[in-house]
Amino acid sequence: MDKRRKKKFHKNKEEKDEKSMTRVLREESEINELEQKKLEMANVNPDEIDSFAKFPLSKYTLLGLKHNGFTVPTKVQRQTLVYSLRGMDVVGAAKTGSGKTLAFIIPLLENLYVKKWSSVDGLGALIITPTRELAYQIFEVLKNVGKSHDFSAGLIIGGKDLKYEWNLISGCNILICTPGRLLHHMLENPDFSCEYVQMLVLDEADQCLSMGFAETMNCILEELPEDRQTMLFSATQTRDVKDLIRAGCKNPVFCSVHEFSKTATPRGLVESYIVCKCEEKFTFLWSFIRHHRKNKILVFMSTCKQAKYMFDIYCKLNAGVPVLCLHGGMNQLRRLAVYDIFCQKENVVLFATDLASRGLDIPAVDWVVQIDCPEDVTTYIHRVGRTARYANSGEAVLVLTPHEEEPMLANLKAKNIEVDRIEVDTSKMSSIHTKMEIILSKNNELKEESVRAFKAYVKSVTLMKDKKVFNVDSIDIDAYARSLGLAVTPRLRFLQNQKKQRPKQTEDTHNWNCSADEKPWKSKFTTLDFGTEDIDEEDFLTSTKKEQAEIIQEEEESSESASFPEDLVVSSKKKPLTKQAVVKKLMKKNIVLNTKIVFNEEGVEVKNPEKQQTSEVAQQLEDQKSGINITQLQEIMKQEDVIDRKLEASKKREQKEIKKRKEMAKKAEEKIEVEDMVEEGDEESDVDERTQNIIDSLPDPDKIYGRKKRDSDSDSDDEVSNKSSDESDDGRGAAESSEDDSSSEESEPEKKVKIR
Ligand SMILES: Nc1ncnc2c1ncn2[C@@H]1O[C@H](COP(=O)(O)OP(=O)(O)OP(=O)(O)O)[C@@H](O)[C@H]1O
Repeated sequence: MDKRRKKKFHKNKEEKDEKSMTRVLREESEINELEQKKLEMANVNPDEIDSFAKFPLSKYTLLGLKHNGFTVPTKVQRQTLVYSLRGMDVVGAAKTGSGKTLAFIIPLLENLYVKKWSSVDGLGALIITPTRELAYQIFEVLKNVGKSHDFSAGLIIGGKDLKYEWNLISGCNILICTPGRLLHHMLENPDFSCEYVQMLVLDEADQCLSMGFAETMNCILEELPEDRQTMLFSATQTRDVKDLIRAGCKNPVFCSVHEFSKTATPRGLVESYIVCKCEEKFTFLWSFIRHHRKNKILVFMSTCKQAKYMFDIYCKLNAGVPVLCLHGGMNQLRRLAVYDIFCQKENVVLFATDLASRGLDIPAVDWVVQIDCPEDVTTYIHRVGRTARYANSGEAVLVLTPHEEEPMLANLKAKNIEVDRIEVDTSKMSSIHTKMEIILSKNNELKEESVRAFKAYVKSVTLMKDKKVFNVDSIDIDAYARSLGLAVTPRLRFLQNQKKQRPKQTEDTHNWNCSADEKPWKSKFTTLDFGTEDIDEEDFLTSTKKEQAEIIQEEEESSESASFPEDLVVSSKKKPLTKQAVVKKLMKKNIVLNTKIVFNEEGVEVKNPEKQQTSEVAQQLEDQKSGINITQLQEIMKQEDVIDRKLEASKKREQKEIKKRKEMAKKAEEKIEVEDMVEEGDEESDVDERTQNIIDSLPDPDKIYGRKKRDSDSDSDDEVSNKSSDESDDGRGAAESSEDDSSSEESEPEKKVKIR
C-alpha cells in the first residue's frame, strides 16, 4: 500500500469511528431521555395522547412510523403502549382491524433499543403467531416500521430446509414464527438459543394457547427465560387465568379496549344473515357472486376439500370474476402468492378455510360470506373482521340453515352481536346444480373432488362441538349431494356407524322431518324458493354447454387416455367394465393402483413430484435468509407457470407420439396381413408347380398298375399332395423368419405386431 492510500485509509477509518462514536453518544443521551419520560408516563391519561410523537419513542421508530403514514395512535395502541413501553406485561384485547400489530411491534423495537441490543446479543424477542400468512404479514410491518433500527429479524414458518435455517437464524435479534416450526428449531438445532429472550409476543394469543397448540406451546414456554416481558394480543382474548399463568404473564395489565362497546365487531361493519337449506347454499352463493362481480369477496367454508372443490368447479363454471382459493392443503409458495394476489385485486372471490379467518389485513374486502356456519362466535368475529378494518366499512353475510338459525343467533346475541335477517330476492336466483352435474358427468377428477367435499362437510358437521347448532340429521344428505353436482349420494360409513351406535331416542328428537311444533323458528319465516332463473343466467347456460363440450373433449383426450391403457378406457359403446375386471386388467399391465403419499416435515402432503419442480428464482428464494419478497414471489409464480406449461406441452407431445406409434403399428399390421395374403397366393402357385414337378418326376402309374389300380389309390395321391403342402408351409415359415430378421432391423412396430 503506498503512502497516499495508507493515509486515505486511516482518514476514512477515523471518520467512521468518529461517526459511530457520535451515534453512540447521541443514542445514549436519547435513551437516558426516554427512560426519564417513561417514568413520567405513569401519570399520563392514554386517551389524551393524540400523536405517536407524544410517546417516549426513539427517533428511529418515529421515522419508521411516519414513513408508513402512522401518526395518530389507535385506541388499543394508546392504551397498551403506556404500559408496554415501561416493560410491563400486557394482555391486549381489541376489535379486529384496530391496529394491534403496531401495539406490540412498537414496544418490541423500543425496549430492545433501550437495552442497546445488538447482533452479538443474539435473540432478544420472539413473536409467535398461529399461521404462516400472519407471520409473514407481521414480518412485513416490522420490516417497514423498524427500517431505521439496526436489528436483524427472521421469519421461521416452515416450508424451507430446517438445517439451512440453523445458521441463518442464529444471528437474528427478532424472530417471527409459527409454533410448530419454532419448536422444531428448539429441539433439533443445537445452535438455537432462547436463553436471553427479553420479550415474548403471542399474537392471536387465545388460539396460540388453545388445545390445538397446547403441547407445542408448553414445550416452547418451558424453554424461555422466566425473566422476560410477555405481551398477549387478540380480538377474542383469553381471560382464563390458567392460560395467562401458562404464558408466563406476571401481574399483567389487562387492556380490553372495546369491553363496553355496544358490539364485539367493528363499527363500520354491516352484518346480516340469510336462512336457506343446506342444499340451497350453493345456488345462493352462485347468484350472490354473479350479482357482486365488481366486488372483492371472501367466502369461508368449513373444510379444505370444500374450498378446493368450489375453486375448481368455479373455474369451469366461469362466474365472470376471478376466483382463488386458500387452504391448508396448499404449499407455502402458492398460499403466499394467493394471499398477495387477493390483496392486490379489486374484484375477486377467494374461497378460504378458517386459515384466513384470523389476523389477515387484506385491503378493501367488500364482503365476507360465511357459506358454512362458523364453529363458534369467536370464529365468527375473526371471519367478519377481514372486512371493515381500521376506519373502513364492509359487509358480512352469514348463511344459516333453518336448524342452525335459532341457536346460532342466541350464541351471537350472548356476545353482543346483533345480525339482521335479510330476505333474498328469489327472482334473481338460479340453480347451478344442473350445470355442475354436466361438468361432473364428464370430469372424473372433479367428481371425486366433489365426493370428497361432500364427505368432508358432513363429517365436519358431525364433529362440531356445539350440538345445538350443528346436527347432521338436519341435513337432507341426498339433496345436499345433488347440490354439489353429484348424481348419486356417496356412502357415508362414519355416519352409518354412528347411527348404529346412537340410541334411537336422540335420533328422533333431531329428525329433520319432525312436526312443525318442534321447529318454532320455521313458522316465523318463509323458506326460499329458487325456482326462477334470470336472463343473464340463461345466456350463461347456453354458452357453457359449448365450453363444457370442449373441456370434456380436451380432458378425454389428454387426461383419461394418457393415464389409462386404451382397453381400460370404457367407451360409451362398449359394455362397461366391472371393478374387478378393471383391477385384473390393471394388475396384468403392472399398473400400481395405490400410490405412495409423501409428506414433508410440516406434515403437508407433497403432491405430484413434477409439481415440486421449482424455477431458478424459486430456488433462489429457498436460499434466502429470511422473509419473502412478494415481487419475487410473483416472478416465481410466472416462471412456475412457464414450467407447468412446458410440462403440459411435453405430456401432450408424448401422448401424440404414443398415438402415432400405435397408428403406425396398426398400419404395419394391416400391411403384413396383406403381404401374407399375397405370399400365400404366391405359395399356392409355387405348391402347384412343385406338386406338378413331383408328379412329373414319378413314373406313369398307368404303365405300372394299369388304369384301374391308379383310380383306387387316389388317396395316396392326396397324401403326396398334402405332404408337399406341409413342406411348403415349412418353407413359408422359414421365409417368414428370415423376413422377421430383416424387418426387425428396419422397423420396430412391425416386430411388435409380429410378436403379438
Ligand atoms: N395508527 C394507525 N394509523 C393508521 N392506520 C393504522 C394505525 N394502526 C394500524 N393501522 C392500520 O389498521 C389496519 C389493521 O391493523 P392490524 O392488522 O394491526 O389490526 P388487528 O387489530 O391486528 O386486527 P386483527 O384482530 O384482525 O388481527 C392495518 O391496515 C394497519 O395498517
